[in-house]
Amino acid sequence: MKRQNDKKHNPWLALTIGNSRLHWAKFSGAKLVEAWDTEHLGAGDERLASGEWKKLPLYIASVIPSETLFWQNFPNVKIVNRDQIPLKGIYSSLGIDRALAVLGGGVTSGWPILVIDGGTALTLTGADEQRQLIGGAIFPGLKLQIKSLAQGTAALPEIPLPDRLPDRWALDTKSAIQSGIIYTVLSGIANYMQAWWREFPQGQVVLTGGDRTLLFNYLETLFPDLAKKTKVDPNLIFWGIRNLVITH
Ligand SMILES: Nc1ncnc2c1ncn2[C@@H]1O[C@H](COP(=O)(O)OP(=O)(O)O)[C@@H](O)[C@H]1O
Ligand SMILES: CC(C)(COP(=O)(O)O)[C@@H](O)C(=O)NCCC(=O)O
Ligand SMILES: [K+]
Repeated sequence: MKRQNDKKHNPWLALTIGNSRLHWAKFSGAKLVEAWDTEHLGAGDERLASGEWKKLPLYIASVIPSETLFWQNFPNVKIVNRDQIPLKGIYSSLGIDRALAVLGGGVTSGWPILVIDGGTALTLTGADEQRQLIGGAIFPGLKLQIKSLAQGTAALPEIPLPDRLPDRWALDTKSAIQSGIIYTVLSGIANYMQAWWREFPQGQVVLTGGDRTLLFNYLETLFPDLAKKTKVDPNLIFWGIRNLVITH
């Protein structure tokens, strides 16, 4: 991939296409100026569709091939691929978002690094000090779990999640769904974290993705000792892209 020179403070854009929405960032050289999210479909981001932004280099990392095709038509687009990621042991179907988030977490927080991405899917992805992929796990994200219960049953409504940890023992349907999803997800995440720190006592753990704040709030209440060692960073994928784009 053609790198640009950091010192020039050249403006450029990054777009990561997730399964729920689009995530955008505007950089000036190595500096992230602004990050925002937009919905799928339509013309995408209005700022890009008109004016001088259209001419900026736009680096795209997508987990949805059909959406990549749409954005490819923009004038100065560069698609980020798995084979550009400086990590060892990447498997051929690994999500580009996971690879970039681990790279971005490692270069900003240090290695070994475990990234927990609370996105459409909830993913865990680890890499060691040699930047070798350790592996990870994929399961349905918080919203997807709620949706799947509502879609697959007659009586269960699609409910919102509370900002803070709810009671474990619920006495109404809404609270029962909240409890079931939150307590099982958090126990699962805690179990992976404990296994991670047994293997890599000096390892980093960073939470990212749209549900990062909710997950961290729940974690703080349920597993405060684990929360103390856990960072939260919404921009891991952008740090990964920056690492590919900027010459140091
Ligand atoms: N405006 C929003 N639209 C969609 N999801 C949102 C929004 N705000 C918060 N979320 C939460 O973010 C999660 C999706 O995370 P995100 O990182 O945006 O997904 P992806 O990268 O897979 O598109 C959902 O589980 C949902 O609970
Ligand atoms: C697991 C994912 C669906 C997560 O996507 P997201 O929740 O960020 O939209 C995506 O990283 C993906 O399609 N991965 C391919 C399979 C893998 O990583 O093994
Ligand atoms: K994601």
